[in-house]
Amino acid sequence: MGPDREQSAAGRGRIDMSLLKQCKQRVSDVIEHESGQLHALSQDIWKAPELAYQEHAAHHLLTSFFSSRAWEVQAHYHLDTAFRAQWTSEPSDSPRLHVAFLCEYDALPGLGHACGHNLIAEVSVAAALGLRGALESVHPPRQIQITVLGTPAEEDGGGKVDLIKAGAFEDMDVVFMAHPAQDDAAYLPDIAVHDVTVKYYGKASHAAAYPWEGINALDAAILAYNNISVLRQQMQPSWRVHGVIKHGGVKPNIIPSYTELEFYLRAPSRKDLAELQEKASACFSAAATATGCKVELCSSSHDYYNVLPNKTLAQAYIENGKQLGMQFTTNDQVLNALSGSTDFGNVTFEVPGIHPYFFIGSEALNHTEEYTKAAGSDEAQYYTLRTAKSLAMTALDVIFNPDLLQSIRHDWKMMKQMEEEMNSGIANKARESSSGAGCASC
Ligand SMILES: NCCCC[C@H](NC(=O)CCCN)C(=O)O
Repeated sequence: MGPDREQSAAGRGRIDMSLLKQCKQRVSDVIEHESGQLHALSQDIWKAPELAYQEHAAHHLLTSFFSSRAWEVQAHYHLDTAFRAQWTSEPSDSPRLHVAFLCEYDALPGLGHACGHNLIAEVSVAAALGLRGALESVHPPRQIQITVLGTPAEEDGGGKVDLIKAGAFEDMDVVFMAHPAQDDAAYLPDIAVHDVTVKYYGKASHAAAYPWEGINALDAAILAYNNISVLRQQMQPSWRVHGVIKHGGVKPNIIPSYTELEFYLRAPSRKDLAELQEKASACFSAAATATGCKVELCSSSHDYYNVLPNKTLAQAYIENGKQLGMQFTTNDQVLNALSGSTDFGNVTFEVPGIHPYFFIGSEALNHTEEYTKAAGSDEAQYYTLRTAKSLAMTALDVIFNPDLLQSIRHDWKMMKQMEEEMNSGIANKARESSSGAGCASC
């Protein structure tokens, strides 16, 4: 057997290596050919940043882009600013394989596209165009469905969780997306997160004339913040808690009768997150007891789960990326550092997927003004399109090599089983510690 026709490991089928190579080249050619349009699309999203669930302009731009290229588009797909664009190759005897590329396009308050979600959208659009172009140029070994799923509200809310609940991922085999960062890495740990809004209710009074008549809700907020800071000393190094005061009172001479804080609690597993939630709740309640305030804890409706790694998909992505000149970081500090949280974590509990990180030509850090600038720079384009090519080429590997798909599914089942064993029994505990639920105002 020549190098152009390799038998797959289990011997079930042959991979036509020269056809696969030809398809990968076609991916690159199509993406290069579309580079001007792709850049314009991501610039348009970048110039008009929109917050979670309000991404109307981005939704319009993306759905129009796909409609004009003869994709089957479902606008407002379960959510006002979600969409689904689909293309399916010719029917064949073998069962259909469904791959999906996920777009994000929400921005951050006050900072614009400081997390580069305009580039996430561009990567997935480019990868989908490249893959379709490649598959249209050959007879793929089986029928392929490509879906581009527009998933709103990653920075706040969790549009992917809404879409999971609506069944959007049910018929997918493998999902792909990539996130801008400072390095190329096939996997960086994204951890589970729980959002909680803490409300303290006190009693207003003249702060000079009869302060003893008041109940100070700002004192409760400050104590809560400090209780959490003290807790932080004894927390696991991989846990994170951070918060802001959203309402701190209105005037120095009025004892604040109402304050509100928002905290993110994070841990590498849902089991740890439940433990952290219990400890944080105790901090919030203690501040109420000390000040005589009433407290209300309002949990957001969607926790994000940790992202499950898939080593087979990661390896395939690395091999393609290296061919394209990516230099994957080998720095353990980067590889083991926590990179935040994403609702893609929940997706990895539904279907195998990959969420690699990519360099965009800048040392700037996410969630800063400098990163906003970098995400809109011309320089980011080369890296963004290279990432798209690597994702589409990885999808081609999955399509052409049935053993790879088996191995991806095996990895996924093993990871999921491990997680489910670890997390068993936490459901009730977590529910109890977010017992602020029942706050009618949230
Ligand atoms: N409900 C809290 C959501 C926070 C999401 C946000 N995501 C990102 O920054 C994307 C980067 C993922 N590594 C976060 O603060 O982590």
